[in-house]
Amino acid sequence: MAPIISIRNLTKTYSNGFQALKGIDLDIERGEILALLGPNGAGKTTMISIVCGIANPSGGMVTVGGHDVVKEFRATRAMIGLVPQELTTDLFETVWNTVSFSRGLHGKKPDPAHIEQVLRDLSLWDKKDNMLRQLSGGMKRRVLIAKALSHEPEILFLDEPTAGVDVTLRKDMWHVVERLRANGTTIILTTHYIEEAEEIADRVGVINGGKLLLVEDKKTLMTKLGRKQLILDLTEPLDAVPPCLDGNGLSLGPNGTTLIYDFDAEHEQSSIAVLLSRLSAEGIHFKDLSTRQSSLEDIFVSLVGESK
Ligand SMILES: Nc1ncnc2c1ncn2[C@@H]1O[C@H](COP(=O)(O)OP(=O)(O)OP(=O)(O)O)[C@@H](O)[C@H]1O
Repeated sequence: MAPIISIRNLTKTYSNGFQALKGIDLDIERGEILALLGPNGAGKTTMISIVCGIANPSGGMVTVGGHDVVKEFRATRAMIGLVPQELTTDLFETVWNTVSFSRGLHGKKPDPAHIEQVLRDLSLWDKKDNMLRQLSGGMKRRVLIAKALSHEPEILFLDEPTAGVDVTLRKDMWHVVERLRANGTTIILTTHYIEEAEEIADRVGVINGGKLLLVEDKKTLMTKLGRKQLILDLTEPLDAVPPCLDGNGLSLGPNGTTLIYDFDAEHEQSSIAVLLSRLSAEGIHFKDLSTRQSSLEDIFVSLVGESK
């Protein structure tokens, strides 16, 4: 099936001459959850703004559902719901009116049943008559999502949906995202929380300095780039890694009481068996062993570090 969003050689240079995007190529499949990770100023919001038709590209092409985001702005905008970082609507308006009004802005006929469903899904139903200023920060964030869903978009962009919210609310948001995915909505989220990408994304894209460093299936990424460590608690401390074992990803922990073996996750079985038999042949014994897998965070930090 054709991708729902197709981005080709996208560039953006702001009027002050700053090049925020330097040739992005990306296809987003229908129904997937893509997490875009990147440090502050990487270009995530710029890219989203162009796809959503809020900012103009300087070069390249973006299509949404086969329509050009510049030439066919109305068609593409109707397919997209955008959850911005901050609420900018009138705080004296009620939740119900705010969300209903958003639907109208997208040129859709009123549909109270749909608005009710959205508010119920986001646990906002009992707040429908409250003014926005009477809501907690977390509730306001839910209103942002409700507004973005008011016109039944096929694609939802979430720009740092959980920045600054507590753990409970973050988990609630993840559930909302899961429900939307089950309905076939395509979801693109930007986040600084790697835990968030690890938890809910199907694919992860890493942006830095206006370039897409990689985009990969999350599981593949973790296997390909993920490192594992085997940590052995030695019965007798060592002064140094025995020369015959040197250069094989082995290092000593503090005080020489642990032997640490770095290995790649794809070849773990064979290499651990070899190591353990060599240790035994060398008369090196251990009383305990544990493993540690590098997280998406480790992978992200090393990728962004390398690209500098
Ligand atoms: N209107 C503008 N004029 C000039 N430069 C801009 C403008 N908007 C953004 N930039 C610059 O473009 C770069 C990318 O910004 P962008 O907001 O896309 O990053 P981001 O990845 O979303 O960052 P954050 O995680 O901090 O939201 C930054 O260096 C920013 O300062």
